[in-house]
Amino acid sequence: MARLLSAGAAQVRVYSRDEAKQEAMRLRLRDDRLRFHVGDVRDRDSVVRATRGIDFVFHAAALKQVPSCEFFPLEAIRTNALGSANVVEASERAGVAGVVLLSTDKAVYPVNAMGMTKALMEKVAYAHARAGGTSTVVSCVRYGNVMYSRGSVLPLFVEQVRNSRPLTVTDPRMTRFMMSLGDSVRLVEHAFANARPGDLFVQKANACTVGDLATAVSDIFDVPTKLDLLGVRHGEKLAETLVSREEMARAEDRGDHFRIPIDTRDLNYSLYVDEGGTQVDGVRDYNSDNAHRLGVPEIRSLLLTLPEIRAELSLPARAS
Ligand SMILES: O=c1ccn([C@@H]2O[C@H](COP(=O)(O)OP(=O)(O)O[C@H]3O[C@H](CO)[C@@H](O)[C@H](O)[C@H]3O)[C@@H](O)[C@H]2O)c(=O)[nH]1
Repeated sequence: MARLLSAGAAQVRVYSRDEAKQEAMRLRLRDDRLRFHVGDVRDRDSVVRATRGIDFVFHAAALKQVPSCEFFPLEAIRTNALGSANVVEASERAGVAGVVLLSTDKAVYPVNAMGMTKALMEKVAYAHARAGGTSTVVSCVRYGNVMYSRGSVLPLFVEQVRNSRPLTVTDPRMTRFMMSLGDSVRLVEHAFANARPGDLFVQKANACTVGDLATAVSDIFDVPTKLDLLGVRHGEKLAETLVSREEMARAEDRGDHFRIPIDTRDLNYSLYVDEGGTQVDGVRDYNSDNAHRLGVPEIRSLLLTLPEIRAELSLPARAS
């Protein structure tokens, strides 16, 4: 947010359900160009009002906790799928130039309701892009776990170490992509500047096992690693996939990310049968088991770059 304001945005509108968080942000940033709208993406009229006169929309509103979406899948459908459709439609109606929707690796070969509804959100975006007839460019960005994000495992491990408790590990072999908040923000900025309708941008990332992550956290706080093994939670996978085989077959490798252009085939069945789809034989998906695997020393170094960890260890902040 601070970055957008310092880049000279005339106005930044925050649309969310949580008035307390909005107030905290207002007090922290104190900038007249920041405007707050309380609302829920499920409420179409309210989204329409919030998008009027806006140039760019970044859509991150979601139910994103895997276990809660497993127990309340219909709520996930309402927010993640139908709410996203409201955002795209309202943006098109308001003549917004670009909409970027935030997706997750859990949307690829999904096994849980959170991932399934995020996959549907992506499909809604691609269907709008394919339909055309609008000047609004709709695109998606997809990435793995953002380190130290709210409610994620890293702040939990730090709190457990701080309180001399064993680290609760689901399955030490489980792998996850690890990326920084900075990388995720840069990908969104890239999408706003470069997307063509229906593009999907996927951030490349290193991966690690949860067991090594727990060891690295214990190491940097200089305590022996003590684990409390919980077992795999509802709806969890041992590894995540950022790009499916089918997408890999048409992905463009852009160095630090992949661009996956929209599949433009239409519903003309004979055309589909005659020409067939893209060959996926011999193409591998991009997942947290075959991505570069960080070892404990590398994870330790990475953790020491995180502002939250530096603050916990009373280390000086790094220049950004
Ligand atoms: O007490 C715990 C909690 C979690 N884990 C493991 O740590 C890893 C990361 O867990 P967590 O930080 O809860 O993230 P995910 O469940 O992987 O999901 C997060 O990362 C996704 C991207 O993959 C986002 O889309 C989700 O919104 C976000 O919650 C997983 O392997 C968990 O099994 C533990 O070992 N112990």
